[in-house]
Amino acid sequence: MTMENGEDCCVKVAVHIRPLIGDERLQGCKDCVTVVPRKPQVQIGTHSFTFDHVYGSTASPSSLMFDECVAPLVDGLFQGYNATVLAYGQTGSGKTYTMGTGCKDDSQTGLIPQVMKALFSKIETLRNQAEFQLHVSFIEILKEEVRDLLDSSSVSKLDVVSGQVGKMTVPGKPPVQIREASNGVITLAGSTEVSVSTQKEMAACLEQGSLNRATGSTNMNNQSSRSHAIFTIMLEQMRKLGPIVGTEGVQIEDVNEDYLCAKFHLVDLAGSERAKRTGSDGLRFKEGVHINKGLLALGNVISALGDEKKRKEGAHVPYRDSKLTRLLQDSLGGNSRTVMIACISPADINAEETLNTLKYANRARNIQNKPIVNRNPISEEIQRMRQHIEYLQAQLACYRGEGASDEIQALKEKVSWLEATNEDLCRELYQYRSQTSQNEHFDIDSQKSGMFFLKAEGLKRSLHTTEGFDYQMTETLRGNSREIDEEVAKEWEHTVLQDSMGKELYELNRRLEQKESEMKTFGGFDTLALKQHFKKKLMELEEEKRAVQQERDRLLAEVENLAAASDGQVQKLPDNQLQKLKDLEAQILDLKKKQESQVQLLKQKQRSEEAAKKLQEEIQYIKAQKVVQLQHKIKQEAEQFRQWKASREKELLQLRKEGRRNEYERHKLQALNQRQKLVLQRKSEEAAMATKEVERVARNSKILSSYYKWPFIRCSVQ
Ligand SMILES: Nc1ncnc2c1ncn2[C@@H]1O[C@H](COP(=O)(O)OP(=O)(O)OP(=O)(O)O)[C@@H](O)[C@H]1O
Repeated sequence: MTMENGEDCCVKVAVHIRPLIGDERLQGCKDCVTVVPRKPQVQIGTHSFTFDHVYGSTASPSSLMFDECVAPLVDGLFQGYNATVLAYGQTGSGKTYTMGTGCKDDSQTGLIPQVMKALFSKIETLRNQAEFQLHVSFIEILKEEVRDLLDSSSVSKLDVVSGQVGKMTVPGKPPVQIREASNGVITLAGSTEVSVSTQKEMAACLEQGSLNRATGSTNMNNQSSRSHAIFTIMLEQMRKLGPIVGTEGVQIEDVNEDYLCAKFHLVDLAGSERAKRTGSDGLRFKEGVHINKGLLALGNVISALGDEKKRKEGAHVPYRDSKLTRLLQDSLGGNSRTVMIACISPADINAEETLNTLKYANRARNIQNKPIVNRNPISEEIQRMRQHIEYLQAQLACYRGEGASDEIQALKEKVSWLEATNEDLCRELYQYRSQTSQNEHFDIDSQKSGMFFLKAEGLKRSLHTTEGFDYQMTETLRGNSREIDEEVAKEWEHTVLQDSMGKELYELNRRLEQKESEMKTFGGFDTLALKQHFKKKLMELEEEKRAVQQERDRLLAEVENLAAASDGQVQKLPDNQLQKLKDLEAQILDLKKKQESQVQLLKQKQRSEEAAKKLQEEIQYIKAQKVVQLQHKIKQEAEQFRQWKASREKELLQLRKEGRRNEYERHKLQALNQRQKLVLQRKSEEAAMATKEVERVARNSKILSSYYKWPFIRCSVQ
């Protein structure tokens, strides 16, 4: 079973306030719960709570509870959504009464019997559209044990002293197990699922289970439910869908069934109780402990799910803490639309428990469920495909429909406008291309010229930088610079020439096109056919003229014969004959004129042909002579320039090479010069030193010679 995503929806909570019952009245209890008029708001003491609905007491009548809270869930079942109704409250607060799980006659007013009624009436109305299958199961959780209430063999009544009634499991029958399927769906293994086809059969199951349910008398309720009871209705439906019909009216799908299945849990919880108040002991006390444990676990699950902060943090939800919470896993925070009915007693004696119930229920309002449609995977795929086909069909209809005709018309107009624009542009492009191809050589050569010019400029600059090395080099460069100036002039000349020739070529092409279009006007007529037509016409006229002339000749001959036969008869020639003669003369004249005009036309045609021929020749001449010649000239000029440019480039390269060699030589000479200078300096220094030495020696020898001359003086001095 696969599911499709549904929307998040909160658990809905309704409060059902029962009236004060016999015992409470006897005890003189007062009403401690107030309902805010026309609002789903309950006040108890200083506390105020708002719920989705409030029934009973001074609030809405309880009879509305089914229509407002449960009927939408029944409808949802038919759409494949799971549902849960949960009755919660302290013991004796009216849960069993509300749900209708008791086996008394008045329980027929409870929610479960109403669900059954609504279910079967809906099935009846949908019988033609789908096939339905219903199953029910009824279990109770008693002292943390799941018991099958529809299997009478598994439960047997156990009479207990003091009139209390209980049940025990028959040994040998395995207990019902709670299982979680791989897709997270909670199922009960080993529970009886009874197939029912009528409301009566279903009601019998409810009654049988209710009788089997563990009940006992306590101080607070003489028929207190000692277990949590879950009555489950499983609805399976095989919907018959209309065949999918294609746009051409052809049926395109045979498989037209949709399989949906949904569960409806109707839960009557055991009431929370205080041992002191219920006065339970022994077995009842143990039951009470388990009941409270289960309800505590349920409270914890509700707290975890109802606390937004915890939910956002992804806090653990303790579903596994009890069998009850495990079984209600889908109903609380899972795949189900859930309604909780908080049953409360208005008696002031129960005020504390009532307050607790309201707090508990208030928390449950924050639980968010994610109900989803439960569908068979094949059905789901088919459903998806159906939706897709429907969507495509709608789109197709939209394109074909009148609604879109304006849009289509506008689009058609736009397309034709675009096509016309495209044609114009193509024509323009063709013209430009033909011009460009003629000017291509010119452009390329211009570009080349530009490049050469830049190259020459660069070389010129690099050669200028070498200026100042030595005179000889400078002179060479001056010479080169002059040559480069000449080169630039030559390039300029070439550019101007190419430009003028390009213009001339363009002009010629333009004229050519003009002539060709003129030719087209001549060529528009089918000259041969026209000529033949005229010839034929002329021949016809000739034929007619000949016939008329013959007729005239015949008449004239007749006249002559008559004249010859009897003299003076000519005057007496009948008027009609004379008239006929005159008509024939006029006809001949007319034909002659027509013939002449035809001849004129033929001549004119001949002239036109000659003019066209001349034009054609002119075009041929322009094409053959001028255009081709000019193109050839442009090519030739470009080639000459290229060759000249190449030779100049070669020369420049040679010059650059020479320049480099000269520079190298200059550097070599400079280095030699430097070395020689150094040697000279060293030699000069050596010579100076030698001179000084000679002088010093000479001075010493002078002093010595005077010393030997005056020895006395020298001794007295010592
Ligand atoms: N709306 C009501 N109108 C009249 N009487 C009611 C109403 N609700 C409950 N009662 C009566 O109150 C008594 C207790 O009701 P009920 O057994 O449904 O309580 P409970 O919540 O199921 O109790 P427990 O948890 O002990 O099973 C019953 O006698 C029932 O007839």
